[in-house]
Amino acid sequence: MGSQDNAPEVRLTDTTLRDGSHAMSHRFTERHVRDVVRALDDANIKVIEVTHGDGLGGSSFNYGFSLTPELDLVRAAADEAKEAKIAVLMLPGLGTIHDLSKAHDAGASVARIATHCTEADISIQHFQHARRLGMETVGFLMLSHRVGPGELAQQARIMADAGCQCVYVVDSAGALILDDVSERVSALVAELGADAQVGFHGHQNLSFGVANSVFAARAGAKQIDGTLVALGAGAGNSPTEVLAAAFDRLGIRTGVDVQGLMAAAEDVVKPFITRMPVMDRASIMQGYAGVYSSFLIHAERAAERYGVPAHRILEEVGRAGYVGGQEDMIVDVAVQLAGQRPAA
Ligand SMILES: CC[C@H](O)CC(=O)C(=O)O
Ligand SMILES: [Mn+2]
Repeated sequence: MGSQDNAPEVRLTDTTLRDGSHAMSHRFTERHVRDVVRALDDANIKVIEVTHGDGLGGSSFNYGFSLTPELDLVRAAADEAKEAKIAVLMLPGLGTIHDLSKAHDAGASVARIATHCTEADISIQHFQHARRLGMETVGFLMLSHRVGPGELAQQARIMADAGCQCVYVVDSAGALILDDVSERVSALVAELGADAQVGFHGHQNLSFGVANSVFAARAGAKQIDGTLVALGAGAGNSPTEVLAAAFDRLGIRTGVDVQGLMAAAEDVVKPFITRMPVMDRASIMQGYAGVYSSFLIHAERAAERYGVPAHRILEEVGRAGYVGGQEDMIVDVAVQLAGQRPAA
């Protein structure tokens, strides 16, 4: 984008109502959704993601049941938004193309399809379907720290060829640090050229969410995610209100109302948070050992049940290299650490 015009250089997407669902144990109500969407929309955020924390179809015994059916939340968000587009996230296998169609009928116009960073090929029919529905498409390459820039770029190419319009480097573990981000974003920008944009989604486990987002923007990322008050999995996400303020100070145009976002964080989201995301021993370990942020709550539950510390469980989970979808292995690790069963 030329520096002459006033169009935003970077589009901020807010995912408080999706990634924040983890920290809220999936207890969002229509009231929460309407209040947050109104505040974000008024502050000129153009894309707002609303889904169960694990995406469409995530409400289940394995991932935790939603208090409110997610399509009701999507419908409420679409009804409340005046300008912003409503996005939904989906992991192929957890959700299906039929869930995408239903979300589209409920008012969602952006489909964000997430796969492990080496599994982009399972997203092809979902991008094709979303494009047929006329939805904007975004691809999430999760746990992007697990592969180098070249391999990640090849995976991004698979998504772009399937109809994905922006591929995200997703730092699901909050494990990437500064140049790790620039190198990955630059590799995707070089590979995709004009075929698709590049995005970045950060977590705060090692406290680099905002700094990494700056590095991503400088390397050419055009879409950046955040959540108000950092509400999200692990130690939380890059806080949208801080991204907005920091980008403004750095002269990176986002087109959002910085003060409006600060007010939304303080007055709308903070009052309903039941569990504030923190950098504690367990979540820092997630960044340090490269563990999926959404595993935190599962590890804490297993810690309580089997009497072993959550950070130790997560350290072993990191060593074993488990990925999203392998939540059951957290219990397995806890059982082994508790000495109830010898390691295989
Ligand atoms: C359930 C999908 C996943 O949590 C996406 C995401 O936000 C991440 O990997 O950080
Ligand atoms: Mn996330």
